Amino acid sequence: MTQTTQPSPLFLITGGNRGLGKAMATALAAAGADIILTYRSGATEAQATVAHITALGQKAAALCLDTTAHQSFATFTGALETTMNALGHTHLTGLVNNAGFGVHAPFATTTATQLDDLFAVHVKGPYLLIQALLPRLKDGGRILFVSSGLSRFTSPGFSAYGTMKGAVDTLTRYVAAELGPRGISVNAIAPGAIETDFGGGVVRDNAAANAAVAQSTAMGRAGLADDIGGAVTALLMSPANWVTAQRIEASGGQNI
Ligand SMILES: NC(=O)c1ccc[n+]([C@@H]2O[C@H](COP(=O)([O-])OP(=O)(O)OC[C@H]3O[C@@H](n4cnc5c(N)ncnc54)[C@H](O)[C@@H]3O)[C@@H](O)[C@H]2O)c1
Ligand SMILES: O=C(O)[C@H](O)[C@@H](O)[C@H](O)[C@H](O)CO
Repeated sequence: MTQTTQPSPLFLITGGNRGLGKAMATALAAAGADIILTYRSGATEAQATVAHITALGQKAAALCLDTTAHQSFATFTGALETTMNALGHTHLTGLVNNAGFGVHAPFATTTATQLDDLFAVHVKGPYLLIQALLPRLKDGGRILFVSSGLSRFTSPGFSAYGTMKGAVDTLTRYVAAELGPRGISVNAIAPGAIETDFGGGVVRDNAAANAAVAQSTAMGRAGLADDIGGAVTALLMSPANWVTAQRIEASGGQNI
C-alpha cells in the first residue's frame, strides 16, 4: 500500500516577528504548518523566528510589510507569490491579521490622528489586505482576525482602541458571510490582557497593572503569548471549518 503524505498547511501571519504573532507562528509550526510571517521593522527578530520554525522541520520565510500601507499591497502580493512558490506552495491555507498597536488615552484627549492610526492598522489595513490576497487564499481556507477582551468589557483609556476592536468583530461577520460560499471560515480570536511588548509592556512590566489583571481573571493570572498560540493552533489546525463568523475569547476568563 502506498502512503500519501498530506502537504503542510501554509499560514501568513502579520506582525509575526514578536509577541502574539510570534507565539502563533511557532505554535502552528510545532503542529505541522509552514509559515510566512511579516514584520514592519524587526527583521532580526523575524529571521530568528524563521530559524526557529525551520529547526522544527517546517518551511518558513519573512517578508517586510507595513499593513497600513495599502498602496504597497500589489507589490507585496507579488513578493508573497514568489516566496510561496519557493516554499513549494501555490496558495495560502490561512491569513492571521495580527499586526497592531494600542493607544491608552482618556476619551477627552484622544486625538484625530490617534483615531486615524488605530483605524488604519486594525480595520482598513486588514480589510484591504484580505481583498488583495483573495486570489491566493485557497477555497476551504481560514481567516483569523485578532480582537480583544476590550470589545466586550470597558477599561477607561481604551475608548478608541476598544472601538476599533469592536469594528473588527463586525468585519469578521461580514467577511465570513461573503467568503462562506468559498468554504472559507472567518473568525476573531479575542485575547484578554497578555504579557507582550504591547503598550510598552504595560501588562508584563507594570506590577500593579499585572496584579489588577490577575485579580480580575478567573485563571488568577495575566495571559502569556503561548496561551494565545495554543488557542489559535486549536482553531486553525482543526480539520473542521464549520466554526465561522465567531468572536472567540481567549482571556482566561477576564472580567466575567
Ligand atoms: N497584548 C495584549 O494584551 C493584547 C490583547 C488583546 C489583543 N491584542 C492584539 O494582538 C495583536 C498583537 O499584539 P502584541 O501583544 O503581540 O503586541 P506587540 O507590540 O508585541 O506586537 C505587535 C506587532 O504588530 C506589528 N505592527 C504594528 N503596527 C504595524 C504596522 N503598521 N504594520 C505592520 N506591522 C505592524 C509590530 O511590528 C509587532 O510585530 C494586536 O492586534 C493587538 O491589538 C493584544
Ligand atoms: O486587551 C487588549 O487588547 C489590551 O492589550 C489590554 O489587555 C491592555 O493591555 C490592558 O487592559 C492594560 O491593563
